[in-house]
Amino acid sequence: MKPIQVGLLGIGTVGSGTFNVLKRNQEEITRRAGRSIQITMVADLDVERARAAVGEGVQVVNDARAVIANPEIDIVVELIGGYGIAKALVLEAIAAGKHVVTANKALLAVHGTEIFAAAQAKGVMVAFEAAVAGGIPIIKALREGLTANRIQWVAGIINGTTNFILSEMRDKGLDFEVVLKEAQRLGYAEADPTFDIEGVDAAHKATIMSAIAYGIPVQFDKAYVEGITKLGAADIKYAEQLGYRIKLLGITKRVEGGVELRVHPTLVPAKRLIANVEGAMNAVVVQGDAVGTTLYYGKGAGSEPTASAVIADLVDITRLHTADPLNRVPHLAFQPSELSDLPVLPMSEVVTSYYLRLRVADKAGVLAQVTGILAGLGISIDAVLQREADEVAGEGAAQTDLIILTHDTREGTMNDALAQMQALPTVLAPIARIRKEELA
Ligand SMILES: NC(=O)c1ccc[n+]([C@@H]2O[C@H](COP(=O)([O-])OP(=O)(O)OC[C@H]3O[C@@H](n4cnc5c(N)ncnc54)[C@H](O)[C@@H]3O)[C@@H](O)[C@H]2O)c1
Ligand SMILES: N[C@@H](CCO)C(=O)O
Ligand code: NA
Repeated sequence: MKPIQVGLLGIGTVGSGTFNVLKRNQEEITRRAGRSIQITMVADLDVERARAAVGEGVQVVNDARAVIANPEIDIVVELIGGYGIAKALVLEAIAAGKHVVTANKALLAVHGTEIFAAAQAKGVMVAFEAAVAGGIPIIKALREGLTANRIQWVAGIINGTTNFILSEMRDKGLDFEVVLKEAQRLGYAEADPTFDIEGVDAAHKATIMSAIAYGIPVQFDKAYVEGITKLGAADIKYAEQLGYRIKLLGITKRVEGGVELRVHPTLVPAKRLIANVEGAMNAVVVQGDAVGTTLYYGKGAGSEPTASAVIADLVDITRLHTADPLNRVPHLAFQPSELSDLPVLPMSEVVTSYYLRLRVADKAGVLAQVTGILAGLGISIDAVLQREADEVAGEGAAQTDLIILTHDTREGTMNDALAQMQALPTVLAPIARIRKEELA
């Protein structure tokens, strides 16, 4: 089947991430989508930079309208930002019968009603997973995964820049301005960073979530918006002493007689998971009447995390174009004809690190015997802890516990080592082995 052709409007932070990830993961994405997705045309005011970003084989222009006018383009991805030219371009793309993918929360929070109506009338999709909490699939969760629920409230850290600023100020005692500059350098901040620090960006996102949670139009003009610029360092400290953290939260709640929609610095009990979301990470808590509390966590900004959401939308739209309606949402995520024979490995081939506890005779040379076995099998030791004999309750001074943490080792090799160590006369009880994962 002919590839789905995509035109990018704007190839800055998110646009270049989208181009790179789509290229790098082309094969797997095609197996999921049922059709190859190719960026064949890019518009950016900075043509030289755009050309350098995409290399040969992609048409680069400085006029976004040339992309929209190209009859070969199936999907237009708007990654320019703002309510100005982006609005006109999105409406023109819709009018031209193109599906649209956008990361532009400002545009949707303010002009979403007009844009969605135009798309509905024209029979095209406007997809915007990247607009809220970047790479976290929160739009999908709210719109598809939680459809059984009466959503009661949604609260989230949905601006990476401000969370980064608050974390760095608290942890490193850095200056507000210094941290903001760093967030800009890392590509987290909006073109106008006052949108971040004054809470406007978070309010755009909260507005979109409130619409999806409660089935109401997007109404940014009704949102209460307060940023972090008036937050005192002393308050962060006092909050901490009282067992709280201060986070900039976007909150939307269903209450008697209406919906609350607000962004402001908020004290959150320090023991809550969301209170421990640091740096540019985002997290959204959704409370539904059936499911209870659910939490979604991940990177809410940055080039490739945001691209991850843009491309998920491209896949969704592409799947609509597959011949078989059943395969629009393939049972196993990949198209049935695209399942691979990648083997599930036997446990002996699995590689992890290990915690070992050996009850040993407390005498000279035991540690050397044990580490000698590990070294002989090429197992590298990360840490060793030998407990004082009198710490081993009730066993007297004749025995002690030897705790060993290893680096990554093949399970089969570890089994050999365990057998050899267990056979030592100085090892007095079955060895405890617990696998260890760093998970980051
Ligand atoms: N950066 C992030 O982490 C992030 C995360 C989520 C959503 N977003 C949103 O994604 C969008 C893009 O953000 P970004 O960070 O990639 O911005 P960016 O400033 O890095 O990129 C925007 C690009 O658009 C180009 N451009 C400007 N006007 C144009 C025009 N008229 N025609 C063609 N090109 C034009 C610019 O030259 C630039 O290359 C914004 O809506 C932003 O809010 C960004
Ligand atoms: N400026 C935004 C980008 C992601 O939408 C942030 O800092 O979270
Ligand atoms: Na998202």
